[in-house]
Amino acid sequence: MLSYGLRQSLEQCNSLPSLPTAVLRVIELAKDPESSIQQIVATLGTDPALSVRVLSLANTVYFTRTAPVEELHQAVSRIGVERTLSMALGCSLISATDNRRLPGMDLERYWQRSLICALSAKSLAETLGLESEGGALYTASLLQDIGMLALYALDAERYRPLLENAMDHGALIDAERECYALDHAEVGAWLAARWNLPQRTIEWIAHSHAELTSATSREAQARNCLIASGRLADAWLEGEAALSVAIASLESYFGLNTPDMISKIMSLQEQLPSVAALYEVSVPQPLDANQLMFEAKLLLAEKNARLQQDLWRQQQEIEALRRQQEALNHQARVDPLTNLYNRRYMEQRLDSLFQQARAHRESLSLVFIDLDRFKDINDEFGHTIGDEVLKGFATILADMLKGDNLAGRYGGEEFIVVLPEADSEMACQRVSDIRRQLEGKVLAHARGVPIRVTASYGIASMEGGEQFTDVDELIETADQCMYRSKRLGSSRVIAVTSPTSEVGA
Ligand SMILES: Nc1nc2c(ncn2[C@@H]2O[C@H](COP(=O)(O)OP(=O)(O)OP(=O)(O)O)[C@@H](O)[C@H]2O)c(=O)[nH]1
Repeated sequence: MLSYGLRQSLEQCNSLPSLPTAVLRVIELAKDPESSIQQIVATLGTDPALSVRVLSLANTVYFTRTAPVEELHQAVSRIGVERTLSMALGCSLISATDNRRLPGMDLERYWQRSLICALSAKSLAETLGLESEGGALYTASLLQDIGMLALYALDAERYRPLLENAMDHGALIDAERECYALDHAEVGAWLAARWNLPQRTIEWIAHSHAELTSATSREAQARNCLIASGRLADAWLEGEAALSVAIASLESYFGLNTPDMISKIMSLQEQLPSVAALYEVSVPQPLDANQLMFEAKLLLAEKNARLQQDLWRQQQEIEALRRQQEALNHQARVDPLTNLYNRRYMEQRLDSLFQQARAHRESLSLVFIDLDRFKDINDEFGHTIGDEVLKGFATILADMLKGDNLAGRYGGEEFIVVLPEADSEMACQRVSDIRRQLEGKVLAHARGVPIRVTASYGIASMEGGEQFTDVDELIETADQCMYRSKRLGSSRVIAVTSPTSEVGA
């Protein structure tokens, strides 16, 4: 929104770009559905220079399908009211700035940019099937930067350094916003409104610096044509490398691939000299199609390389996450001191193995093991030696139990072993192996004393998937067996095959 102060200053400024009375009248007539071509022709006829230009436009290769026209009436009929109006507006503004030197402002480049914008916006509109908006878009794009001329006229002293220091159009817009809290699109829209241009043209000019949108309404797409035209024109005047970047950023909005975009730009370049001649604007440095294609390919190769790199980085990240997850899973399952499974995991596994054994009528044995008089070792030699002993016993269990057998630390100096498919006899055999190993092994040395321990064992075996109704009953039974064996003295084993029956000690 223009501030009150700025609006006042603009209204009072007498050096703003202005239009001849004939053109202002043509604007009026073009907006009025009741007006006739005769009225427009009569109005144009009052401005001989303009009449000549309109005739010339009608006789360019783009409009000459039959014989050249000699009458203004024929010319306007041939090129249409919209085109006549944009011609009148463009030529009047260009000739108004013709003899003026605006230090800091490259007017030649300014008008080249405007013409490229106009041609590009119309061509992009045709690509999107917006032919009926093409003429109006041409006009709005041609005039989209008139706000720059107005700001210059209003405030040359402050505006000139902004122009001189801005590296590109985007930087100029930023500088304008910083300096005036608005940019030249808003000032341009104000000027267009003052000239009484159609509301749509005013709005398009106001939105010329907006972001491109992926919305698909006709209006959103028309605005995209105008916004994109400015970006294309800037890049066009910069050269092939910049243009290839702009093309890549615009393609998806217009459903065009790079070669299509390039051929569109090349065909615009062919039209440019005759249009520029009509407006008496010099032609910019021509673009080289091969160079443009080369730059586009280079950009694509860089993009692919970047994508490859991103992909590789993502794969690394996924791998790191996987390893992290694995480490967390390990931590969640394993007792850190002994590296055996922890109680929670053992109970989970036991539960599922128990259900499985019952369902398939298979055997399953559970062994509870408690080291004997372990507290004495802690008290005598300290916790570190106690830890050594726990680790030593864990190693024996881990070494002896392979395959489906599972060993875990149940808590403190208590361990459990799950033996799938093992009946009582097999479990007793396994336990007797463990007991022999344990008793024959020095688990730690303290102050030159070799430390050995014994353990008490309780075995509960479910044979043929029966006897125990649930896993808690099996655990409870094995635990009780272990306590009973401990009460009998050290290094004892008690095994049962049901919650009550005792088979051996
Ligand atoms: N070093 C060490 N000691 C532990 C750890 N966890 C528990 N303990 C100790 O283990 C000892 C267990 O003592 P008790 O429950 O009396 O068992 P005990 O001395 O083996 O006696 P019985 O089981 O009756 O043979 C306590 O001193 C606990 O502090 C551990 O991770 N490291």
